Amino acid sequence: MSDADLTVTAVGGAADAITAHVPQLVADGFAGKLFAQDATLWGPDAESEAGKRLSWVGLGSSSRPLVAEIEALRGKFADKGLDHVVLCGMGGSSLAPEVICGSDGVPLTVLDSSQPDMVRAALEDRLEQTVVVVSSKSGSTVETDSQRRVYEKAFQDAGIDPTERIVVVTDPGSPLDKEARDGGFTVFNADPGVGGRYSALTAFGLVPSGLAGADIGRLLDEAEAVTDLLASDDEANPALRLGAALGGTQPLRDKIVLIDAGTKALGFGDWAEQLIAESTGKNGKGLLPVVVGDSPVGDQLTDELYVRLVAADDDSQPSGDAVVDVGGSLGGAMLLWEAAVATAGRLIGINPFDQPDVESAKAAARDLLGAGTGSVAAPAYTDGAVEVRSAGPDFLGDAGTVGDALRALFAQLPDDGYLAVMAYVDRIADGSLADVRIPLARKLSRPVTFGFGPRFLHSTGQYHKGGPANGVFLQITTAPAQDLDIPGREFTFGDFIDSQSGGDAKVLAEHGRPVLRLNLTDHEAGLAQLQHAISEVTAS
Ligand SMILES: O=P(O)(O)OC[C@H]1O[C@](O)(CO)[C@@H](O)[C@@H]1O
Repeated sequence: MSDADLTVTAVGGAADAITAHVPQLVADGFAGKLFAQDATLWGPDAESEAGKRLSWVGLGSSSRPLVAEIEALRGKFADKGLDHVVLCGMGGSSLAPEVICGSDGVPLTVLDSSQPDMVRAALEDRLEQTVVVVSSKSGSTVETDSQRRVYEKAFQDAGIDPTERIVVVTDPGSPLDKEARDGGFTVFNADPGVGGRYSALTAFGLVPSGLAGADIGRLLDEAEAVTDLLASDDEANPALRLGAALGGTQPLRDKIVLIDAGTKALGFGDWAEQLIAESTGKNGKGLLPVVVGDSPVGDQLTDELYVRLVAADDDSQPSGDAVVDVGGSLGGAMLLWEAAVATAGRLIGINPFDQPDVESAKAAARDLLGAGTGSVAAPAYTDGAVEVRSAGPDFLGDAGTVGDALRALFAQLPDDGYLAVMAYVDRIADGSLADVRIPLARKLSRPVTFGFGPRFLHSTGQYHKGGPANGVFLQITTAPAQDLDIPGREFTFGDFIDSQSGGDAKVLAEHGRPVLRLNLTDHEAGLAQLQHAISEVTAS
């Protein structure tokens, strides 16, 4: 497939949506205006934010000068034998490099967590050969700041000058920009006219990927090759077609987007999940992305970047009534999806460039941190190695076991609802926990999403609180094997992740949503007990 060969094929309701909406989008000159960075396309309320967030349309060419700079730095590191690249960053600052490196088969360690065991495992892995990229657009994300602090200290303790090993990517003028420059670190400034989840082709996507060895020049070639096509006011424009399918398939509320994570582009599902969920999930509207991985959908894959828009019944048995296949190069597909989500935003009637409900969970986490660890309420009861708590409507009734609690939560699931499993565990060591998604979806005959905390807070977290109020929420938290101090802070990583899960539960409860909080007091025993309870509940 050549670089410009983007394909969007659709059947069923998705094809109907394309027929219904694309002619009007063409008549409105939407694509041309989008690529001319017209901030008025999403209405007056969105105009100010959109005015600062549209430079991504031209990155295929405007990011070009970065390539040589990044490759020269990679060469410098290679001469010193530094061949292990760690990326510290959250959401839009880490999901794109993960897919760029994943699809190029290039190793990159992505540290997008505050879970103490996961942070410690990264720190203990090949420090002598390690280069750390600290990426934060705002320069104030607490996870990323904490990761930077702990790496800086680890290098110092090992007698290594941190300024020789830490590279910073941030917006010009951010608090991190100033501090890093004052401290003598290498800094790449990203294009400030691009929001986090649209930043794949800025320094946020390119610096860590290029340092790790991915072919970032080719990625930009791929994006540049499709730019004119995506900017064309033509009914064949794949961005208008995909955007119409996403934002116009009716009835929208009953639709979910299944994204396959088993394509050649490893990690693509998680990247697209953030783009869709954080962009569309607001004002009680939006599309629920479900990354299905190795499901029956995945069995049909070639190397296409695949999405299926389905009626939201049992997501493990998709009905196929509205299917969209999207094919093309990774760089081309990234630009295509960004333009398509911006198009869908116009059809749904939301601002695709803000994330108003992410901040509420951050603020609640800050309050809990300020209140100290003693602010966690006593459990409703303890069953073996699992403490059981609830938030929101009182739904536990006379439950006395983990299985009872799960059944009580599932009884809260509305007919049109979904279950979100949110696991604040080490997503590398406990990655297989995500396998609970499929039996739960089969049992409940409703969509089930699975996210590792705090990573999902920067992705589906926006949809959970800002999208349709029909989710029920299962939080899994754990006692770490060993907590970890954050240099210069009064709280530990353990305190921080507890405040993040507690803050999110509080805000979900304030939205009237039921939250079951299961805390594993002994990690291994609690995990085994939880998995056993889930198999029992889903089997019966
Ligand atoms: O790059 P930053 O500013 O650290 O933000 C990381 C992520 O946090 C959010 O701003 C909010 O969750 C995302 O949109 C963003 O990708």
